[in-house]
Amino acid sequence: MYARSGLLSQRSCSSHGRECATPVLAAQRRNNSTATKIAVEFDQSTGVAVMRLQGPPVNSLSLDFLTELCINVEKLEMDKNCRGLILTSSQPKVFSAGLDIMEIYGKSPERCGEFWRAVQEMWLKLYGSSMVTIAAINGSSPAGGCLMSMTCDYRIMADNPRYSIGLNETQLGIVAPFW
Ligand SMILES: CC/C=C\CC(=O)SCCNC(=O)CCNC(=O)[C@H](O)C(C)(C)COP(=O)(O)OP(=O)(O)OC[C@H]1O[C@@H](n2cnc3c(N)ncnc32)[C@H](O)[C@@H]1OP(=O)(O)O
Repeated sequence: MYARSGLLSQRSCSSHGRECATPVLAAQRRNNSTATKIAVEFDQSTGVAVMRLQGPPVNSLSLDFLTELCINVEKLEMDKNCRGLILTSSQPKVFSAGLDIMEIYGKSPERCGEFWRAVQEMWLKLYGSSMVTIAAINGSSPAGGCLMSMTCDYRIMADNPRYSIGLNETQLGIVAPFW
């Protein structure tokens, strides 16, 4: 959700605290959460917006997450007063865990296609943005998280040896499809 000023959305974790039978079920329930995953704070006086990723537990990039992110970038892009965008995380210790594995696990080719298009749209939107984009990487940022930060103009990462970043997806047997 995006508006011109103020912290626009507060999230609540819908899945934590519930009994979940299996990790897959837990992840699916998390993924179906309708809570807002992106919060945008726009400071009119500086022309800089801060976009906080708040998809618990690790800001994995689901279709919903990517769609919401793209809509918010698009809205800021259309606001001529917005010149800069800082992308950061509200989750402790993690910037983004990369693509949500559950989006490509056991899904139909059509659904996978839709998902990969959303991935592509995300990085094209950030890479092609006319705003100055900065990733403030305040936690680990593997694979798709690294990709997302690489498409920003600048990256600043918290100096903590526990935080890792890099393109590890081939170790999982994931190869990006042809665009
Ligand atoms: C062009 C192609 C580009 C990209 C391809 C990809 O992005 S593939 C995805 C690659 N991602 C990874 O390999 C990340 C794996 N995750 C981690 O390394 C750690 O989870 C992380 C991010 C360092 C956080 O560690 P932490 O100890 O804080 O959390 P934990 O590992 O216990 O994870 C908490 C729950 O989140 C689930 N989870 C983690 N990553 C993902 C993911 N990518 N997709 C979906 N779910 C993810 C994890 O299973 C835990 O779930 P739970 O039900 O609580 O057990």
